[in-house]
Amino acid sequence: MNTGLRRLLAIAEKERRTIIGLMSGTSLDGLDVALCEFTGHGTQTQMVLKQFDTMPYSTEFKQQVKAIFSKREVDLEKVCLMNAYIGSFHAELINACLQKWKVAPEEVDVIASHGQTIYHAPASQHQIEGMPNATLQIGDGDHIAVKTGIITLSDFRQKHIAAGGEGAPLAVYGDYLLFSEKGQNRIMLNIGGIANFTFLPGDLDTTRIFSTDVGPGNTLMDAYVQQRFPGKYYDADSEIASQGKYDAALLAALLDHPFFELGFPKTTGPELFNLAYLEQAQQTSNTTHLSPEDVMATLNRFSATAICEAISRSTNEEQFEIFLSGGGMHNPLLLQNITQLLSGAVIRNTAELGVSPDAKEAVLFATLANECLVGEKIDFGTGKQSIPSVQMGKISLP
Ligand SMILES: Nc1ncnc2c1ncn2[C@@H]1O[C@H](COP(=O)(O)OP(=O)(O)OP(=O)(O)O)[C@@H](O)[C@H]1O
Ligand SMILES: CC(=O)N[C@H]1[C@@H]2OC[C@@H](O2)[C@@H](O)[C@@H]1O[C@H](C)C(=O)O
Repeated sequence: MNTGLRRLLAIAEKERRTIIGLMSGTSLDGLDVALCEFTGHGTQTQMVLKQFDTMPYSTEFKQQVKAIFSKREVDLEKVCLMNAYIGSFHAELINACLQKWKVAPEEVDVIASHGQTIYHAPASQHQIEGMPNATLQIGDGDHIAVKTGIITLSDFRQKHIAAGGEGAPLAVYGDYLLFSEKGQNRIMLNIGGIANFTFLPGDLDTTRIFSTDVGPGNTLMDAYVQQRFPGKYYDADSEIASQGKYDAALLAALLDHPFFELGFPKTTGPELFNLAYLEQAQQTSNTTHLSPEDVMATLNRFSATAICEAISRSTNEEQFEIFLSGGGMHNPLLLQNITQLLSGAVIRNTAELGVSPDAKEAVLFATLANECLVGEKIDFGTGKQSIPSVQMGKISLP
């Protein structure tokens, strides 16, 4: 038998598996690298986060990705080059983490790589008749496997689409396996570039679980800061937005889009929520004169409002607790807006559940890899197209 396959089978039979989860999100801040140890699978999964680092991207790398990111027309040669380049580059960053953590590659069973999303096109967004839901993540897993010497699982989203989903949010699988708690309704709210949440009912009825994107988290705020405040990449500690006041007319125009009328679940990305979206809202609401600080305050309120309306709509007045994750939880004004709009809600973060909120998405991909290797298909109930019963990930042998 192929020795790589033999190794894979041995890993699947181990009692304890060491898996590195990787996430490179839409904010392009860096590569999240989580070293996780798993025992069990499915609802018996036990995960301990051993190490976590975000390896920051250089400005030059961000520019290279941005050139082919969330645009309908790009240079296809650049896409081709970046697919291989990102794979190799991520491998270098993993090797650097392993050195820093003093962990030998042989101690790691597999790597679980999300790759870099460069385009997300659910049918509800592209509206091209006869064309399916589609999404594209690049940074090929073969490059990671060969350059680290570690078996790599990657490209998790395609199976989800093949089985009827939109390729996202995949958080629901990890949220259910790691954070479901009998007797407590939980909302796992991740505020990354895009905000999404999973509802985990306290009665553990899997047919009631769902997960959806709700709209922008940081993506529009980041894009505006980068355009108007050269040298800044995001509104650190809401310094800019706190100096302004939100504008009701612009807020209403931002919220006036069919995306917000769509039922749950739904997915989106910077393909929709970008500077052109903001400019159009400013035109229709006659607010092009607003100061950048007021625009930032309004964008902050916009993200909070979209998040809170989606949560309120989906919880039917049930009691629930919110567990935050993602970079947006470090934005004080955003949290203040959310707390105000969801008055009375208990807001915590996933550190209280044993997973650093910055690491949660990288841990998710490690969890998906663990399921792919040893799990059964998790069944969320029949007819649930948005959470198909699948195991995800393609396997690259070094
Ligand atoms: N101190 C801070 N103050 C304000 N905002 C912050 C702070 N720290 C992080 N952020 C925001 O968090 C963003 C990064 O979040 P995160 O890493 O969760 O996004 P992502 O994983 O790339 O996105 P996605 O989950 O949509 O793919 C930054 O771009 C910034 O907008
Ligand atoms: C296509 C894509 O990369 N989507 C991301 C993005 O970032 C947040 C939100 O939009 C989410 O739906 C998804 O990532 C997380 C990890 C998910 O699939 O749950």
